[in-house]
Amino acid sequence: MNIALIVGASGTGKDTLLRTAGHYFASNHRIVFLKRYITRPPDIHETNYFLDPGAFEHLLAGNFFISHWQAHGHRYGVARDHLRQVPSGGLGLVSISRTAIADFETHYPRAVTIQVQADPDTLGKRLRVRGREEPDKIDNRLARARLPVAARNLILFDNSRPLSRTGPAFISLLESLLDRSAPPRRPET
Ligand SMILES: Nc1ncnc2c1ncn2[C@@H]1O[C@H](COP(=O)(O)OP(=O)(O)OP(=O)(O)O)[C@@H](O)[C@H]1O
Repeated sequence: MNIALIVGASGTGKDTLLRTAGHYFASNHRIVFLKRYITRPPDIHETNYFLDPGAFEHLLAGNFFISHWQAHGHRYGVARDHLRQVPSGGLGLVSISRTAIADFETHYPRAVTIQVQADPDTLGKRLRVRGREEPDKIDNRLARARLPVAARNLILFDNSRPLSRTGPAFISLLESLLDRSAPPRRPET
């Protein structure tokens, strides 16, 4: 099995691309969309596990997470056990912070990191339309979007074009990664 780590600045479209791929691969059991544990109130648009900070601490102390990080004032973690659900020859997919990449690479040296990007004008427009952050925070986000990511196997994915174009491209990328994690075929006898 292999794992694809999805990273990228806020608003570049990670959740949107994962949702699109999730619909497409819904009946493909070789691809597993890993849920994260998050200490924030549930969001109906997301399929994560939401828990209070005390419960998160408890799990952390029990070595439950393969990796954990903090973002936007909340804690995030990925369960070790969930990675074991990815079948041999399959691909696990999870959206993480760039600070967590090394944790996964330690356990999965072939892990691939997909950095989702969007050009600054497009990203600024999308963040303003989404309206989740204060306008002055948007400039910070745009600056962070240009920071380089340190990863062993890095793939840059440009999500600047409309989803009707980038969605199929993202699906093709995942299909090629799935092909690469398939066990080699036995020669016919
Ligand atoms: N290719 C696209 N074309 C048009 N709009 C898009 C595209 N991708 C994402 N969007 C829109 O951009 C906004 C941000 O996308 P999304 O929430 O998926 O980003 P994100 O990277 O997951 O952000 P965060 O890290 O803050 O959760 C959303 O309103 C989404 O609908």
